[in-house]
Amino acid sequence: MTFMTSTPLMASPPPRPAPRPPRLRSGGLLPSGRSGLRLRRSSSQVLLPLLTLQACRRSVPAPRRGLEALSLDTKPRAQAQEQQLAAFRAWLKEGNAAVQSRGVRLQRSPLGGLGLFAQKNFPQGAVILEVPFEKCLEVDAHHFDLDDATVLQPILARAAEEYDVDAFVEVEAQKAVLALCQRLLLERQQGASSKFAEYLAVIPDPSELHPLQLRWPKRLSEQSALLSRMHHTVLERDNACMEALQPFEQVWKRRCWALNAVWTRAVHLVGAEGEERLSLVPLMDFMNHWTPTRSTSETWSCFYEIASDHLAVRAERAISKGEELTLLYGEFSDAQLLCNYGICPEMPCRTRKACGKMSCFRITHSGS
Ligand SMILES: C[S@@+](CC[C@H](N)C(=O)[O-])C[C@H]1O[C@@H](n2cnc3c(N)ncnc32)[C@H](O)[C@@H]1O
Repeated sequence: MTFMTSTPLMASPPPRPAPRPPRLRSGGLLPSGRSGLRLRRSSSQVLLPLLTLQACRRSVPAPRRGLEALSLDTKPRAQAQEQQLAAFRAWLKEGNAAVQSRGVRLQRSPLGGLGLFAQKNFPQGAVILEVPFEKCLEVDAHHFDLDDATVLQPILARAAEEYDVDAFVEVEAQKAVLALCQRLLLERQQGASSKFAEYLAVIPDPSELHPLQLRWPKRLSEQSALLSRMHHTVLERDNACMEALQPFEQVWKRRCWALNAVWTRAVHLVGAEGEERLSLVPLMDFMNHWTPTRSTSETWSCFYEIASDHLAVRAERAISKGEELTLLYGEFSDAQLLCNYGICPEMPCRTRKACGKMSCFRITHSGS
């Protein structure tokens, strides 16, 4: 997640409103790599058991009714098919661990892909979503057993030397990313019999601008030596991850899908006792990053917090009907947003395609 404009977008974050409600502590937002991991402790002591390869290989039950049509082979590039979205909505409500959502709608976002929108007004502090951990795809973020901790270490160390950012430095976080990718790939390999099939079917491929997806226009990488190095490091990091994932999935495109999903959608959660997990939280992971613009002083609209058995999304401020629900993924520079999330905040042509025009990529070095 890295990219930028000529002024640091998050240099002076808007004042945070609202005292938070007492029961839960707030979380920042967190998709993607280590830099997004801004989880807060909560009262939760519940950690899912460490997921191992064996544990993930459940016996394969018969496909559930209505799932035959789901295709996990080809992911929709920009937006899930309507049929898949309908199945996903039904899945969210299924079983004892149903997702509680009050007045939100998943629809196409002007920011790109899908986003969550308010269907009614929400007062500040209102609970908007509650996603039970049972509905989440998670791994323990601390103690999982991956033999090769050495693969990423040199890359991370070099990145730490070159950039004053923490996005690449935590090997433990990287290990958890790979563990969650494995989990995702194993679920996907189960096809329609996976408990998460409807969810997997709506997780998109990397966006047009994501480094995994795109050969950057030469002029873009040449524009800034720092950006170029950052891009290079992200590619190196991701290539190492892709290699580490090869034993679990031979198809490059699927590994790429899983890696992008985890980097850009997973949240790192820290419980009350310091226990950590990396989690893909369905529905919440459709919330887009709030990107400051020069035309509005509006802040992001939501934050999340951990309860004992679910993750809750609350209104950071009053939200109007029709507004897109947004999170602050982190106080990232444009360069970080671009390299890590494929988000280019300043893109006047709004095509979301890498046209390569300098006006579309006013990248700067400043972080925030
Ligand atoms: C957690 S997902 C959000 C949901 C996503 N839009 C979708 O359709 O699945 C994060 C990804 O959404 C896109 N995204 C999030 N915030 C964005 C923004 N402010 N502008 C453009 N794209 C954004 C980027 O592709 C990013 O990697």
